[in-house]
Amino acid sequence: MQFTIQATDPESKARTGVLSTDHGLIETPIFMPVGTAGTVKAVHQRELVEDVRAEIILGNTYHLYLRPGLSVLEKAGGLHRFNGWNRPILTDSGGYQVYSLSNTRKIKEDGVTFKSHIDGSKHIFTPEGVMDIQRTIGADIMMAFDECTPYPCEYGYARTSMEMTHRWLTRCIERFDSTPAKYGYQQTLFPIVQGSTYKDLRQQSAEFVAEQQREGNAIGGLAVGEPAEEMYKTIELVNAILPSDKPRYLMGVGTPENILEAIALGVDMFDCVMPTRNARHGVLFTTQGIINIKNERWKDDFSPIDEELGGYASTFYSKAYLRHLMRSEEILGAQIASLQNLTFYLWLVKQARQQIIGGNFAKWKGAMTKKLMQRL
Ligand SMILES: O=c1[nH]cnc2cc3nc(NCc4cccs4)[nH]c3cc12
Repeated sequence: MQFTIQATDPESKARTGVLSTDHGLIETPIFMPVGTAGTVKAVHQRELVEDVRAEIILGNTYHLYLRPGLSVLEKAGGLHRFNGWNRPILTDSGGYQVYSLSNTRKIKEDGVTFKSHIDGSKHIFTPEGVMDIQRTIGADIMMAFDECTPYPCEYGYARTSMEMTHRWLTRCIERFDSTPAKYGYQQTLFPIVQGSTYKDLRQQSAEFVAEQQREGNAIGGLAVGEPAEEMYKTIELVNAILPSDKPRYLMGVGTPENILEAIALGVDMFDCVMPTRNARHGVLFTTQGIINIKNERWKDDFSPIDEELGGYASTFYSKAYLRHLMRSEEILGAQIASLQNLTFYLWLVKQARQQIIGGNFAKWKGAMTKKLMQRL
C-alpha cells in the first residue's frame, strides 16, 4: 500500500495525500462512513458512491464475526463480494466493540472472552484470532487487536493496559506476516497507539508503534469521554513521534470541529458513528450549522435541507418534509438524514483538502468551525 503526500499547509501540520490500495485510491484527509454490520445503516451502495462520494468504508470485526459469520463471508469471497462495495474497506479489530457492547467481557493475557450481545453465546478474541477473522472479511486495512483504555483511569491501569496492547500487537504482526490474503488482493495491518492521556505513556506507545514500521498508524484510546483539549494535546504529542510519511488514523473521531482540529494536527483518516447515529435521531450537520429537524421551528420551512451542500437528498427534499418523516418515524426519514450527514462529512474533508492545497487551511478552519458548529 502506497501513501504519497501532495500538499502541506504552511501554518499547521495539515497535509493532503493519496493512499493507494488494491481496491482503489483514497484522497486524504478522508472520512470513513461506519458500516458496522457490512452496511452503512440506511444508505444504498449507489448513494455512497454517487451522493456521499465515500472512498472507503469501515466494517466492524465483532459484528461481522457474530453475524453473518465467517462461513458466509468466506463462501461469498469476502465482504467486498458480499455487500457489493468494490472500493477500500477498513475493519476495526473488535476490541473496542467488545469493550463497548458486551458487558460480560474478561480481559486476559491470551485475549478477551465475551458473550455475544445477540444470543449470549461465549466467544474469545485473541490477537491471532482477529487477524484470521480480518483475513476472512478481506478488509484492505486491518486493525491490530488492542485494548481501548477506558477514560478516566489510574496511571497504573493505563500503563498495564498499554503494555498488554503492545504484547498483543507483536502477536498480531507475527500472525499477519505469516498468513496470506485469501482473495487475491493485498491487505495491510495498522497498529494502534494507546496510553490514555498520560504524556509519558503516549510517548512510549507512539515510539513502540513507530518502531514496527507498518504502512499506516492509528491513534486509539481517544473519543472516549476525555475533554477535547486533552484529545488535541495527545494527538499533537503522538503525531510528533509517528512517521510523517505514513497515514495517521484517529479512531472514532468525531464532530466537524474535532476533525478540522485533528487535520491541523496532522491526522489523515477519520471514522465516527456520529453522522449516521445523529441522523437517526434527527440531528443534521449542514453547511449552515447544526439542525435538530424535529424542532417545531422547521414545521413549515419548505426550503431544501441544505441547498449549499448540493447532495441529492439535501436539495430534493425540504426541511418541513424531513421533519414530518422523522416525527412519523418513517424509514425514509432515516435514509434522507443519513445521506445528508454523510454527504456533509465527506464535503467537509474535501473542503479541508482544497484549503490545504490552496495554502490557507489554518485561516479557513477557524471561521468554518464557528459556522458549522452553530445550532440553528
Ligand atoms: O482505541 C481504540 N481502538 C480500537 N477502536 C476504537 C474505536 C473508537 N471509537 C471511539 N469513539 C467513538 C465514539 C463513540 C461515541 C461517539 S464517537 N474511540 C475509539 C477508540 C478505539
